[in-house]
Amino acid sequence: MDNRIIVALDYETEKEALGLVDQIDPSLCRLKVGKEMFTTLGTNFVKQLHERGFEVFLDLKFHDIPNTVARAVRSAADLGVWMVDLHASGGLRMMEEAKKILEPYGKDAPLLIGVTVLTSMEDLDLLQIGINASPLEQVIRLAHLTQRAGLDGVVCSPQEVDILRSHLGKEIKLVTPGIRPVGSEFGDQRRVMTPAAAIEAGSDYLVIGRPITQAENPAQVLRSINASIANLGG
Ligand SMILES: O=c1ccn([C@@H]2O[C@H](COP(=O)(O)O)[C@@H](O)[C@H]2O)c(=O)[nH]1
Repeated sequence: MDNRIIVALDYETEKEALGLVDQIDPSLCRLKVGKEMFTTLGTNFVKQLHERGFEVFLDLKFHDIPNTVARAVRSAADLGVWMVDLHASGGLRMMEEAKKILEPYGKDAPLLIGVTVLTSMEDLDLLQIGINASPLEQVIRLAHLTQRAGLDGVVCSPQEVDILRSHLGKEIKLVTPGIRPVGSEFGDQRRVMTPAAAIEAGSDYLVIGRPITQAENPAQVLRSINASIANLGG
């Protein structure tokens, strides 16, 4: 079964989140726990998802001094998550320390991923924080830095996947939010693509939240997105 979808469990309550989780099978998707649910429910929620057999992406986007980020990444490894991320804009030393602290975990270490430019951002957002580069230029810069630090992959928009592959090669994991099936509302997302186009471009993992979680029948939407990408990509 296809397991390239990561469902972003951005719900207010545990009851709502488990309402979806208990209708689906771990062979259908992985799950992402982000700032909202982790702040409300903490590590116990992640443990409940593990008990149900799901692999979890802990999406807390760490960004702090190197020592603090590295220790937070170690806590994520101790929790047994499959993937964890940090903001690449925290810099090379921060990313290197985070990678180094995972060495004792060997093959059990979570995938460590650097967030480049949030998929909600466009040129003006970057300009307003003093960055005179396009999102694409900034993504390329931060993705190179992430690779130099030895991380496993980057979070980027599916619109940047094609060019990042040519810069960074086949091994780097490209994790793409900003996924919108045809007809879905964009909401706050700006740099978006459909699931099929993202897979065709070369995304390894599609992070999908509201198009699934806010649907009338989330489990059915998840199945139909899986079907739409089943025979695509490598
Ligand atoms: O650049 C980024 C990094 C992370 N996200 C997260 O992905 C999901 C997307 O949810 P949708 O409802 O499909 O928009 C959400 O949890 C974000 O925190 C991102 O969107 N962009």
